This record gives sequence, C-alpha cells and structure tokens, in this order.
Amino acid sequence: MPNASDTSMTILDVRELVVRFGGILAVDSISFTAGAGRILGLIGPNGAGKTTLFNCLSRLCQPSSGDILFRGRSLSTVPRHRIAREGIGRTFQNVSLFDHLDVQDNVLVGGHVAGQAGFLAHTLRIRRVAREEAELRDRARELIAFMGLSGTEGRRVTDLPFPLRKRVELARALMSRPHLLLLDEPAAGLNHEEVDVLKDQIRAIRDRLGTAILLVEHHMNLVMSVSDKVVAMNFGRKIAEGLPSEIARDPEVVRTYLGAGSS
Ligand SMILES: Nc1ncnc2c1ncn2[C@@H]1O[C@H](COP(=O)(O)OP(=O)(O)OP(=O)(O)O)[C@@H](O)[C@H]1O
Repeated sequence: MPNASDTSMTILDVRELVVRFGGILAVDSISFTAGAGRILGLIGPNGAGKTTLFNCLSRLCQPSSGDILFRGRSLSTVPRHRIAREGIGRTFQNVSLFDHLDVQDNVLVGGHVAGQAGFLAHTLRIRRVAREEAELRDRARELIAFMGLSGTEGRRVTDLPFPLRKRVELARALMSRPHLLLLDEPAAGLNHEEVDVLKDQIRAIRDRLGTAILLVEHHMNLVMSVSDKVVAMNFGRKIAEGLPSEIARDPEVVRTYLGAGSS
C-alpha cells in the first residue's frame, strides 16, 4: 500500500502556488507533492481552483507566484509547446481530437511531439524518419489495444461514441510516454459501467506503464477508488491532503464537498 506522505520518489512538487485573476484569488498558496508512478486525485467544489491549478501544470496558465518543480526542475521557464517533451501529457474536459482523422492517425499525432526527427526531417522523409514512423505506428497499435480500441483503427473519430473518443484521447496522450499524465474530469459524460472500465484503465496506466497521474474529477467514487493520495481544495486553498480513506472522513472535506451531494 503506498504511503501518502512518502516523498522519496517525488515527481511533482507544487510550492506555494498563487494564481490571481484581477481581484480573484483562484489558487491561494497551494503546496503538495505527487509521487512518481502514483495517482493523485484533486477534488473540490465548483470554483475551488482545480482547473486553474491543472492549467498551470500544463503551462496554459501563468502563476502569480510560487513554483512547480517537475522531476526536480522548475516549469516556470518551460514554454507551453515544450510541455509534452518535458514528459507531461494531458487530456481535456471536452475531448479534443482531429475530427477529420481516423483513430490511428489521431493517436499517432501524440507521438510526433516526442519524436526526435523534427518537422524538416519529416518533410524530407529521410531513413531515420521512416524508422521512427514505424516505431510510432507500433506503439500506436499497442496503445490502441491497451485502451480496448482494437478494430477501430481506420474509423473516423467522429463516427465513434463519446466514451471511445475519450479513450482515443487517452491513447494519444500516452504516445509521448509521459512521466505524468494530467486527466481533466475523465469520467464526465460516462455511465456507471463506463466509469468502471475507466477505473481499470487508469490503474493499468499506473501499474503497467508506470505513469504518474494527476486526476481532477468530480466523480467521487472514481477518485476515491483509484487515487493513492487525494488533495482537496476549496476557495483556492488546500483544505486536506491524505489517503482516500482519510479524506473521506475529514470534517472540512465532508462539510465543504462530500456533503454537497456528489456522485
Ligand atoms: N480566466 C479567468 N479569469 C477570471 N477568473 C477566472 C478565470 N479562470 C478561473 N477564474 C476564477 O477562478 C476561480 C477558480 O476557478 P477554476 O475554474 O479553477 O475552479 P474549478 O475548481 O476548476 O471549478 P470547476 O469544478 O467548476 O471546473 C473561480 O472563481 C473562477 O471564476
């Protein structure tokens, strides 16, 4: 059983992070760590600051102060377009795929951010690129199977039901072999059976690929059953941090969130 306070293998170290939007303090001096190969659940009611924090991790949002260390290095100077190369992958709350492409090509897109050959080399079609392409295709095939999408490779993503589109997005995020995967409400729009499948897939990403996951989610059952550690937020502040069982009985969490009619 992982220990929530074990920081010996820290992959993410959020230090006194503050984000202001004009007069609004969206993130109010948040600090926490996430372990390598562990699942961290981030919960809180609407407006708690989860998305803002999440966006800082993928560099879509610039903190007002504080720092985020990823694998011991500050993200403060990493430009947004380099974040995948740094080893951070993400999915979006509203699935974001290339509608005119099929499943395989959508997944392949995720591999090109991590490719070594670069755009010019791709254009010239040199041998190294051909080899790299073949490797990427193999990996895409593996991940498509891993996400239970075998047989859909040639289908346009717009022809797939929503739960499968979400899986395509996950497979694409995994193509770059992220050390940390940011999942923004992956259970949104899924029914009970689909959430059960998602639970298994999230655990498999941790256990078989060794990827750390930061999970922002309103679906309490999902968060509590897959997370190794949970951080609870309210009004931009961290109100609790610990094992799911500790968070579930934390009085402030119960008062501000769990008692507010969650799933
Ligand atoms: N771009 C922005 N400009 C101004 N205020 C913002 C902006 N983004 C977020 N906020 C405010 O910051 C606070 C935190 O919002 P945030 O979206 O991070 O919360 P959240 O926990 O993700 O909520 P939800 O669960 O509804 O997605 C809210 O008061 C919100 O209105």
